Amino acid sequence: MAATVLVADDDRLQRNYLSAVLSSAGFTIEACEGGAAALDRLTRRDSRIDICLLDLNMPDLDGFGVLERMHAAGIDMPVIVLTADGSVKRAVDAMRAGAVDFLVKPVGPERLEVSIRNALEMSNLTSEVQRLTRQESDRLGFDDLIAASTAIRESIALARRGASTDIPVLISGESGTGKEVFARAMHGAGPRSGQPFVAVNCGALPGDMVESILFGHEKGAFAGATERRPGKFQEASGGTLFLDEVGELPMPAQVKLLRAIQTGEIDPVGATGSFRVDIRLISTTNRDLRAMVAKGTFREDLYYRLSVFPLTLPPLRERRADISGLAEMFLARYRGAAQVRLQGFSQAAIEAMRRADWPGNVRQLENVIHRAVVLADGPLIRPEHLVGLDSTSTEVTEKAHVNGNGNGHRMHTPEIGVDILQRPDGHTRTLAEIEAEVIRRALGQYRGRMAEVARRLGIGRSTLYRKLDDYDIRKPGA
Ligand SMILES: Nc1ncnc2c1ncn2[C@@H]1O[C@H](COP(=O)(O)OP(=O)(O)OP(=O)(O)O)[C@@H](O)[C@H]1O
Repeated sequence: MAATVLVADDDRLQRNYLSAVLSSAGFTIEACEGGAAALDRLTRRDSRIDICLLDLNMPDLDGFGVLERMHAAGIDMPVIVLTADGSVKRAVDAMRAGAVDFLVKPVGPERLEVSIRNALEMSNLTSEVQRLTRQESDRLGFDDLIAASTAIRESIALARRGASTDIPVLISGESGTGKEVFARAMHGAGPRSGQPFVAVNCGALPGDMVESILFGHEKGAFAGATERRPGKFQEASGGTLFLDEVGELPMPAQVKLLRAIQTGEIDPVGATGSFRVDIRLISTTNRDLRAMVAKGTFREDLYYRLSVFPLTLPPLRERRADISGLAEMFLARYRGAAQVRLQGFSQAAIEAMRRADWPGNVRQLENVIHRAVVLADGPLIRPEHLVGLDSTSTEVTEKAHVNGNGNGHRMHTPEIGVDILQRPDGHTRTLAEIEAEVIRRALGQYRGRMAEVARRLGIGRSTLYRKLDDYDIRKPGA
């Protein structure tokens, strides 16, 4: 998706020049004649501006004034300033006021494009780091979610209302729709923000350990209980207990969970008394819990206790407007420092993603982008790098493939039919197997040119040779 640049300059010729250069570099441009108009544009609720190019000398409100007011209004966006005066003092002042770069007019097209791309890159990485940091400190909020579609915005509006209380929430939705990230955002937006968010995957609890994991145990309570252990309820005290896939809980644990919710107390295995716990409960399910209640495999009373505030997340195919934003976010997450040359997606790739059905929802999109980052061999992710989309999108892939270079020749692509992340039996490959496979492909792709292979893999040549030995990969020509 093309980034949108706001160009603010009172000089019409400059505005036209900057707009022309940036449009031909693939950006979307919005231009305005002065500082006040720029500020007005930036503070509009529907603002889609990604970066601002600001002239420092404007008669109504100068660049410093705009930067100051942006700061006061909490608008956090990369700003590059332009000035005819190249004094060091002015540059320092601009950076102090919050600009990320300083350009002296007349500025050449290349310098301009590189400056904008670097600033966007930094900003993407910074927001991804901030998002992950908030997630780590249990403060992830709704503003960290990608929400372009009406469907997801409605879910967020509902979730915000539920976030401010301790009401038990049940989030339903297909696998990978974002149930956990919603639960984290509800926790982060509520009064328990910053307190523990303790996740329990109910589908992965070993049958005989469910109770001790949830409620804890005393020393000697059973063979192997060599010391006293607090359970997840106690760990979550003061915060939120997140019961993922709650429909998978076995019946005996359902009974104990119900009791804990009803009384606000837990009985650790082997303990003589009960403990009071103060937790908020958020549960998720991708199964039809009502149908399970009807079949007698899930307790009805527990179902009503858990689902006081029900929330259903729509599948990705019903909110396609979110796809490109999510794809950009995952690109920033997985690109890393070694892939800074990877700039974005080709138009055909975006179309392929928009058409796909995404049965695995956002998680599938995340995996597809992760692989594409490994497979991409140029500045853009193209349809042929999007391994694992359904048939509708493959049609787009084929068309784009043949038309891509305009002369009908097939471009070189890695062997995309083989999923390098999975063995033929469907199990995940080990990291060593994946690394060896990536090296083999790079050797083929760069025809054994070791310096190029090492550079593309982001490692030194001696490391590459060591890995060839470790994985017993034959050097080309050896
Ligand atoms: N709206 C969103 N904005 C940003 N990231 C999202 C959004 N929705 C989902 N994600 C990301 O997609 C991935 C899958 O989401 P999540 O784990 O929350 O899904 P889930 O429904 O809990 O999956 P499962 O059913 O498999 O447990 C995660 O990396 C999550 O951060």
